[in-house]
This record gives sequence, structure tokens and C-alpha cells, in this order.
Amino acid sequence: MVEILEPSPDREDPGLPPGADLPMRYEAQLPVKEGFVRESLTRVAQLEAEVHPIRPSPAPLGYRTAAQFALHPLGGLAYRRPGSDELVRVHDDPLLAGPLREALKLLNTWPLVGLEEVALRGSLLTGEVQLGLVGGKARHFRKAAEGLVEAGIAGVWWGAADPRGRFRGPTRFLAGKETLLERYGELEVQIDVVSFAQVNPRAAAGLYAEAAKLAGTGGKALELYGGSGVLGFFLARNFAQVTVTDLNRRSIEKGRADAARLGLENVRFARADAREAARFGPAELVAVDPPRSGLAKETLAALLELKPQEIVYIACDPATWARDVARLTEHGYRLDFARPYDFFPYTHHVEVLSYLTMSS
Ligand SMILES: C[S@@+](CC[C@H](N)C(=O)[O-])C[C@H]1O[C@@H](n2cnc3c(N)ncnc32)[C@H](O)[C@@H]1O
Repeated sequence: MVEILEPSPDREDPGLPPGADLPMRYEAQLPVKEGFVRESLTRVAQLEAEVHPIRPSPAPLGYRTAAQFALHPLGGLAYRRPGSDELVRVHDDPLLAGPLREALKLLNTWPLVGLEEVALRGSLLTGEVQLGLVGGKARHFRKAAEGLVEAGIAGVWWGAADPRGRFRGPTRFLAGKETLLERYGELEVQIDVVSFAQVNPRAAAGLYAEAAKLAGTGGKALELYGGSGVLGFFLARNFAQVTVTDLNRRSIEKGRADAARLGLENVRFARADAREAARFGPAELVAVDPPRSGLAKETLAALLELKPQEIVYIACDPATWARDVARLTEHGYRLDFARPYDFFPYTHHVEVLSYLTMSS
């Protein structure tokens, strides 16, 4: 956008940060997002399947429980403007959950030097916030981490700067609490700033519950890209055995500890690349929740080798999801159900829950 000549009557900007690219009344955002999913299905997958109405976020503002910031050269935290190197100072962000807004205020007064970026992860359940420091050397930040915990940050982690992505390289726990508890529906699970967790827990809880309902009951379920196994825990109520796999070591550790704490003896965890899925078969149901790039070629091949009767596919990118759904339908699967979920109000991002079955 270069200039607004005449604002739409639906235009609404509650002080959005860069990257929040849907400045509209919340009710007006929903059909737009539903449209992204419908269009992906017809244009990319060339399928005429029904798309169920989008489930709105329980809260359109104050929903985000994770955020990442660059450090502004003149001090304070900043967001990077998408598609450029420009840093925009952040004093507040209405999309962040209350505890993160408070942490942001605190960190803006703190001298943070020698770092590349910082990350926050908070809990709606406990109101606590963890801080992740990225860059430099862990030992240089131990004292500062203790000071930050005294100032009210619940726990501090450090991660090496890594070209593969944030917290993909070595990490160290520095001070305070190593994990926080968060609620997803009826489940309370551990989260931390160095591994994945859905950032809108109340919206995600609705998706996990509906995914488990679609999956129904059965013997063996396998979850790929399973993180710390929240969906696996939902599935565990109705499946005799659930195997959760993920590449991230820390996610697997947390998942194992949660399964033990929750007494879910029928959920086991394995650290593995989704490309190796075939070795975890057979399974009646396979659930996948890949990053934006969707299923790698090898993962799709492994899935076709496993040939589960049912697939739950959760996606954060409708275009790669539609591409993968098209490939699965070419190999005998039928798309029985698709529903967008809004995890990210005021942004173009939309999550999709889908369910496919082997048609023969
Ligand atoms: C969108 S998250 C979903 C996590 C989980 N289902 C949840 O809802 O919390 C994607 C997950 O895929 C994992 N991942 C990324 N690439 C992977 C790969 N090649 N093999 C296995 N897991 C991978 C990440 O570690 C991350 O936990």
C-alpha cells in the first residue's frame, strides 16, 4: 500500500504493528480469510470441496503469547518491517497478550546489548513470561538474566545466532523457571521460549478438539511435526496408542515429561525427521502439522507408503496445504473436511484443519 485515497468503511487500525496486514473490523476479516482457503483449494488444488465456516479467534486482540524483536541501534526493542531491513521501535502492540505487553515495557527500559534479537513466550494460564536472548555468548548474559528474573521475567534462555533459524542451534537455560504451564482446552502442558507452541492457545484448543473429534476412535495413531504432543494428548483419549514425532529435541523432552505428569501412558515420543515416517507404521491415522513449506517430497512419499486410512492435516499455509491435498487426492485420498481457523487476527495468516480418508 502506498496511500489510502478513500478508506473502506471496514477499515480499522487499533495501532497495529508492521506485519499486521489486515487492518479491518474483525467481522470483516473473517470472510477474507475464508476466501484465501477456498481460493487455494480451487486455484491450487483444483478441487471443488466444501469449506466449513471459519472459527474466529476467541479474542481478536491481546491473543499472541509469543513475539520476537530486533534490537534498535538507538536502544529499545523493534519489529522488522516485512520485506525490508527497516527497524520500527515497538512501545506497545495490541495483538500481544497482557503479560507480554508488560514484559515489553520492562525490556524497553533495560540495556540489552551484544544480542541479535530477543524472544518472548508467555502463558495465559499463569500470566508469566519467559525471555529468550539470541546471539553473543551465553556466559555473558548470566548476571543480566538473574537481574531480569528479579525484575519480574519468569525465566531466561539463551540461544546461539543460527542461520537455520531462531533456537535451531545450541541453547542454554540461564535463570528462573525453565518451563511455564499453559492451558490448551482442558490440558495443561509445558511451554518455553526455545521450542514451538501455538501462539493463540484459546483458538488452538478449539482446533485440537475438533481434530480429535474428526479422528474418532482407533488403534494406532501417528503424529508427524507433533511438537510437544498437544494434539497427540487430545488423540490419546480415543486411540489405544499414539506416537508423536518431531525434529526438535527440546519439544520431545517436554512432551515426554507432560505425558508422564498427565499419566498418559499410551503416548510415546520419538525424535525423528518427518521424512522417516515410514518406520513408525503401520498406523490407522496419521496427523501432520508441518511448517509453512508443507510436506517435503520425501514425507509425502513416506505417508503414501504408510497408507493410513485417515489423515488429519493441519496447515498454516493454505497454498502449500492445497498443493499437498491435491497430491494426496491423486493417490486415492478424498478431502472429507476442511475448516479455516483464525489464530492470527489482523494478519493474512490463516490456519486450516482438514481430514482426508482413503476412498477405496
Ligand atoms: C507448526 S509446528 C506444529 C507443532 C505441533 N503440532 C503443535 O501444534 O504444537 C511444526 C513442528 O514441526 C517441527 N518440524 C519442522 N521440520 C520438521 C521435520 N523435517 N521433521 C519433523 N519435524 C519437523 C517443528 O519442530 C515444529 O514443532
